[in-house]
This record gives sequence, structure tokens and C-alpha cells, in this order.
Amino acid sequence: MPRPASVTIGVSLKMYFGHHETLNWCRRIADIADRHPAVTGGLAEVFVLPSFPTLVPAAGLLAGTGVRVGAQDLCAHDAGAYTGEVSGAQLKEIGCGYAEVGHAERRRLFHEDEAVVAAKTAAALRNGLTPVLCVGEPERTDAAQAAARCVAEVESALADAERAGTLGPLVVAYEPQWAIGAPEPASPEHIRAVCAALAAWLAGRGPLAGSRVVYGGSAGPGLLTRLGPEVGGLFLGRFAHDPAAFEQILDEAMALHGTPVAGGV
Ligand SMILES: O=C(CO)COP(=O)(O)O
Repeated sequence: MPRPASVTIGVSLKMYFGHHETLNWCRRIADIADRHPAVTGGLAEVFVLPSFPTLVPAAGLLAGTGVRVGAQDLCAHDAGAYTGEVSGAQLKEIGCGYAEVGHAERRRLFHEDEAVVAAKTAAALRNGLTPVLCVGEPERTDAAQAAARCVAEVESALADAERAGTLGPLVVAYEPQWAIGAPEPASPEHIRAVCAALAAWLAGRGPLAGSRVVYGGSAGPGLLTRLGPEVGGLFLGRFAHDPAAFEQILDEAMALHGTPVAGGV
């Protein structure tokens, strides 16, 4: 499999930072993205998912840097009496490019089942947002079993959008639940095998052309260059909190294309 022309590097800040801390982090990321050849040269497509209140100022701070913003969640409905919810239409209006759906924490802590994940995936797509659809096996298992489960999760998540005729490219984030918040990511062999199965499944479906499969779950510096072309990038959590680590991952994105950054990897 040839290596794609670019990798996707996403960061979810979850609810780790305060408001001002998030904006300071965005300023640092904007500075890095502005000058880093992986971003300026189009080798890395970067998105960040801060919490809702920071989306508007974060989009302002990152404007013109090539880094897109997105939300960590969205409502399955576009408007109406849904107290506390934020719609895909609103997210689009304020400049979001992405909406995360189906993260393990939302499935586990907020009881989002397959039906909710499918409805939210459809809401993202019909509002012109790229879903960052998280899938992953709960317990350690072999790669074949993990892949079968993940493919089934993607298929189920896309059912509503398929019925509505609004399928479009998405980012599938393969996040084994047991590797989230852990000291170490899954092994490169396991990641490659599961991502290959997901990429093969996506490749056979026309409306999904342009979709990416990325890996998340304790991903950080040193992982990307140990993965193969089946893995379209990384979905980062804690190990992007330090902007220097984020920059190192961009250096690694350059190295993947045989263009190491001076002083980098
Ligand atoms: O869940 C994740 C990204 O959404 C991964 O988080 P960690 O990298 O902190 O384990």
C-alpha cells in the first residue's frame, strides 16, 4: 500500500484544561503550525477538538494556520427543545470542520449506544462536518477479533447517514478502549492490522472515498514512524498537552515522507 500524501493529526483536549489554559495551548500550537513544514507543506492535516466554550476563540487563534477546529460531541438534532445540547448546524456556523462521535468515554460514561452514535454521525455529515468516529474493542484481544468488531461498529455508525443518503468522507479513529489513558499505546503490529482492515472496508465504498483511519490511545512521540501506510495518522490525547511533543510528532510526519526536519528526528 503506498503512503498517502499526508497524514492526519488530531488532538482532543477532552476536559483536561481550563478555558485560558486551552487558549494558551492553542496559541502555542498556532505558532508551531505557522512555521512547521509538515503543516505549511501540506504533509500533515491537523485538527484540534477543544471543549465547546473555547471553540470560537480557538478558531480565531488558529485561523490561517491550516489547523482546523472541531467539537468533541454534537446533538443528534439540528434545532429545537434540546436543553444543554449543541447542534451540528451551530458548530458549522462557528467554523468547525469536525465533530467527534462515539468516543469510548461518551459510550461508557454517558451511555451513548449504537443508535445514538449513528444518529450523531448522520447529524455531523448532514451539516457538512467530518465525523471523527471512534471505534475500538473494550478488552485486549487478537487483531482479527478487534478488526471485526471495529468494522461492525463503523457499519452501524453509518447506517442512518446511509439511509438519508448523506454519506461522506470521515475520520475513523481506531482507539482500543484498553489503550485509552494507559501508559503505552497498542503494539504497532496490532494497530496496523486493525487499521488495515478498516481501511480496506472503507476503500470499497464510493461515498466514503477520502476517509482516513487514524490511531488513538496513548499515542505520542515515537509512534507514527513505527506504523505503516495503513495508518493514516494519530488521534492524540494526553501526549499532545506539551506543545513540544506535538511539534515532535509533526517532525515525525515529515520523516515519514523522507524529509526529516533539521534538528528533528
Ligand atoms: O482518547 C483519546 C483521544 O481521544 C486518547 O487519549 P490518551 O492519548 O490520553 O490515552
